[in-house]
Amino acid sequence: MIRRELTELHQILVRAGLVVRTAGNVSARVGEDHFLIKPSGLPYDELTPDSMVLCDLEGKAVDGEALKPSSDVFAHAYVYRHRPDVGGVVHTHSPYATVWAARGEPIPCVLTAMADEFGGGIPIGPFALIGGDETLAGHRGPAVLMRDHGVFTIGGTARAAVKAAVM
Ligand SMILES: O=C(CO)[C@@H](O)[C@@H](O)COP(=O)(O)O
Repeated sequence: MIRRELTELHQILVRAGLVVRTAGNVSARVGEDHFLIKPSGLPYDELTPDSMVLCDLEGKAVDGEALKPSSDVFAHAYVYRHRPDVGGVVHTHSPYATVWAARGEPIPCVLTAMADEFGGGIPIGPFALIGGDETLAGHRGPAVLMRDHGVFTIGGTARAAVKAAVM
């Protein structure tokens, strides 16, 4: 069930114009010690429930997984280790939000929809190389910009995190 839902959630990012080719990814917590995430390098139109990769909270694929987890797996794992309340993490290259990330500026809360969804503006964290997690440290809101890169959102479920990414 969760594999199917995670596959469908990835298609929502495509329909919303937030990702292209293989960029971006969605993950969902599974039990206390694992999460499922998009495989690395697989285009969205080739994603299937079975292609989702089961990982431990260090971001390591469990034995027997055929595909490599997304290159952002360590950022997702960081969130799941530090935020037991989080059930889903999303990373996108939203064209609009990524402009702010490229400018190194937070997105001010200038729309009621932002106040509703995010409770305020969207902060920006430092650039982190793949595997780094500095950007996400210390943020409590549902969304954060990674400078010069893109967007990360979180939610109690993967569906909630995707909603934050779309909003
Ligand atoms: O933004 C990045 C890398 O900078 C990733 O989201 C993107 O390349 C997707 O990589 P994966 O195919 O998930 O390994």
